[in-house]
Amino acid sequence: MSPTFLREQRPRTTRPVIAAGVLAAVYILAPVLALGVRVPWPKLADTLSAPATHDLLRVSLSAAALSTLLSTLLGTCLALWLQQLRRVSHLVRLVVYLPLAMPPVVGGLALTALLGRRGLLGPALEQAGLHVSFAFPGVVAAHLFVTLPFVVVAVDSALRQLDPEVVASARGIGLSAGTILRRIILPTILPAVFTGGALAFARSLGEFGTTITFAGSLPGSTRTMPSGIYLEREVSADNAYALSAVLIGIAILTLTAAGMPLLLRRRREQAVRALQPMDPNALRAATAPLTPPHDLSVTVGDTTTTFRGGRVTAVVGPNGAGKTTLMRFTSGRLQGAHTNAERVVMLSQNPGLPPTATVAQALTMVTKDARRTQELLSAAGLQELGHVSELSGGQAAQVALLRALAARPEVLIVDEPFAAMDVESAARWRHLLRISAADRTTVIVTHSRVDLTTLADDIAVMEAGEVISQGPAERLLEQPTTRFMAELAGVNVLRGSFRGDTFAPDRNGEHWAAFPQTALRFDPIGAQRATGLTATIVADLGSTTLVDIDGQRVTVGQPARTNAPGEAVPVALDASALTVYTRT
Ligand SMILES: Nc1ncnc2c1ncn2[C@@H]1O[C@H](COP(=O)(O)OP(=O)(O)OP(=O)(O)O)[C@@H](O)[C@H]1O
Repeated sequence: MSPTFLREQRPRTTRPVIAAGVLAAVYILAPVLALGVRVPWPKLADTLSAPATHDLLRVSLSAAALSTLLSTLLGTCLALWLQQLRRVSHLVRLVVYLPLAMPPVVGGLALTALLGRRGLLGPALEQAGLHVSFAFPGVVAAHLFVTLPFVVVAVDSALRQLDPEVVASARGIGLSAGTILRRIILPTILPAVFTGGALAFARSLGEFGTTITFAGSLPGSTRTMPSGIYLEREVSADNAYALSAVLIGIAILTLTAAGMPLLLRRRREQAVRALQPMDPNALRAATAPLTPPHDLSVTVGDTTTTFRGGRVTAVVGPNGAGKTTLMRFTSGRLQGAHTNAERVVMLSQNPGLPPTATVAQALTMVTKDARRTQELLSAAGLQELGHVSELSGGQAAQVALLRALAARPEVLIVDEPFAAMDVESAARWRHLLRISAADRTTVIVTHSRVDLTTLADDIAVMEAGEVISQGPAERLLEQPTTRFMAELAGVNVLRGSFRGDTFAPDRNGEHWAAFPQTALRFDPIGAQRATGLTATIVADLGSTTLVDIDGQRVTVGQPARTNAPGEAVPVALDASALTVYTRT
């Protein structure tokens, strides 16, 4: 398929909602248009060239420019700081929004109380030679006070939309706080910073109440366009309308300029990009850690779990067993655990790639070397991939795994890394992790039997937040120690109870018996009498047969022969092959 522009289907809404929305837009536009009708357009040039207008424009534009610069810088920092706060952040947000809710005149009085000549800090400022109230700095101070919330609201909401995993994974692969800020966070929130800045500038141009209360209206130094317009109303309504038109014109220009990057943004052509073959040996060499592997111990509370160095440990367990949580403790993402490892890289189920970067840029953040990035991409067969935002789920999973490996981790923790990959890609990456197992300590959270049989050296089984059983994969697959493990290993599991020494299937029994498919066989009448078991044929699976015993599905390790579904047949269960668990 050739490159194309892909368009998302827009969400549709109901007609009453659209009608109300149009009414709201008209309500904003109508007064502006009405003002346009009243403006004496032929006199506009005279008004613009008048020295008094120049003074008003100079004070307004310079105060707006200075306060916008300060509020954009300080507001962005404040929004970034808010992300670090926990519960207190709600309180700080309330404080930040206060100027929006405060009557402007009260804002002016508050500034007077703080920075006025007889205010709390005023005398100290005067002594330092800084005249704030009733001087130009007072105009900037008033504008800063009212415009800060606009920047904070815009940047804060953009930051809250940033996927936390993007930052967590960047930290996990060893990027410093400064690099994460410069290379990942700022590019992502830049449009919001522009929007916040533009809103602040526009609001600053229109600011009146706080400024006149705190800085007064001294011609040429503190008289801004809005106070000039207000005073001009008393003298000449035409002049007031003309000045208003100028002010609105500047505001429209500002907001248009802020929206330009979005309007002019080039849409990226998207195309189907094929993956190339992987060179696993080259990739192994390029991602091998610089130090030999060692055992990894993690202590949470009074429980210590150890993962063998140079081995792959598969962590398994039912949903909610605490696998991801243990991995987050181990990688240091959750506080409160002690581990002996330093270069731990954890890749969660979410790829967490920086959304504004290309695949090569995302990788170079780790390698810090464009040439090495290209080598890694070629060895992984991912060199055709373009921008992160265009990746499919499986491609993103592969790039994320490559990025995690590019950090040459001593300990690699991966949470279901192949879940989004196609069978062939998963096999390639599984092979890579297998051949590089001796280089590092690898821990993989998985629900896949293929991972257990082809990748894992060890298996750790988790239940209710704890590792309840751990050992070599081969042994645990042959002799599962829990019912969950038995089911995962593909071993038959039957619930039942004991009659004397004999296990009898029973849906309400207090035991579970696990046994290989070969331990259950279709049997002649004589043996059936001995075991007393009857199975109902459910489905012929080719070399095996799915049957129902006392309402429980199990597999017989033989073909169904001529028996039709629904037919009851005698079966024999080899008692010596049973592993019995008490019900949990
Ligand atoms: N050690 C623990 N202490 C406190 N809470 C825990 C602990 N382990 C797990 N939990 C709680 O259990 C929830 C589920 O845990 P977790 O996401 O780690 O399960 P999981 O085994 O990874 O599940 P899944 O297979 O569905 O991904 C967590 O959100 C957490 O609240």
